Amino acid sequence: AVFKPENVEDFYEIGEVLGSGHFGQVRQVRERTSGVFWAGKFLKIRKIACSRLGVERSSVEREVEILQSVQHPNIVTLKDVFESRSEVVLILELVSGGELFDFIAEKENLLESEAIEFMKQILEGLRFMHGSNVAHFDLKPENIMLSDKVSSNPNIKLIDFGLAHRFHQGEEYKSTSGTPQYIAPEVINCEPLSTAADMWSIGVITYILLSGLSPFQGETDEETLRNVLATKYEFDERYFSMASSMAKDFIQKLLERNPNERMTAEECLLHPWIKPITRKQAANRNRSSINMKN
Ligand SMILES: Cc1ccnnc1
Repeated sequence: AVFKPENVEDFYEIGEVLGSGHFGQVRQVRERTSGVFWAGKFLKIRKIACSRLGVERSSVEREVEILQSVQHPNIVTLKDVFESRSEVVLILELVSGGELFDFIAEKENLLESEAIEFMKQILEGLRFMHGSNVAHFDLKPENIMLSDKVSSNPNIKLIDFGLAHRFHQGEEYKSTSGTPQYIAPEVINCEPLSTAADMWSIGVITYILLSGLSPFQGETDEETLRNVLATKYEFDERYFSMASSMAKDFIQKLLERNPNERMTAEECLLHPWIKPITRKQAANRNRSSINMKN
């Protein structure tokens, strides 16, 4: 694929840095014709094969192809792609509400029903993505953003499809990248992967959302990976006393070692924690608010 060879600055004014990572940096950009703000993801293209800096052009092409094919209200949209000699610039929808976890950290107490509203949107995005045989493979709090902070019911946007993969019929895929705290056991064991690896990450994210604790985190990455492989975690009463039993059941059905045992996004949306069966269950859930001070 060839991206636009024009100079991105002929079309966009480059603004402040919004975020940066192994890939390069994301800056706010302003479209010259319309004055509309977007997010420019500036990716340094690797010149030397195994250089640690920058990204492989092939992985940028994959990220672009995937973003162009999954369009959903809870997934960041891609508007344009420019490339120069050493850089590719993705022009993405600007998601300016910050990361989900910063938003929650700022609030005093968070009702379980609010946590559910966020989780529902994340699951809707995942259900769509997985339905198109695309797995994200890097789901973590930094990659779950809010469209804006001010509205009472902000929209969730999944971002950063740099490690995402589209599965083709009968094809095996293995990868060892991801973030230790959130990666599934099968990723660590270099076993064939599936969209179920994303559902493990959702289990970890839900655990953190309700308690503020990271279930497998150890002193070092090695210890974290050992804890993940042992699938060793518990619901410490000091942090989970307020969480409903449905919430714990939801997490348990995601932190399943066997990927085939794990709930899919579809099944999560039908789980009683997310979709209350009775009004009593809904009442019971709201009574338990979660202390996010810890
Ligand atoms: C960090 C970021 C990424 C994509 N869109 N807006 C902001």
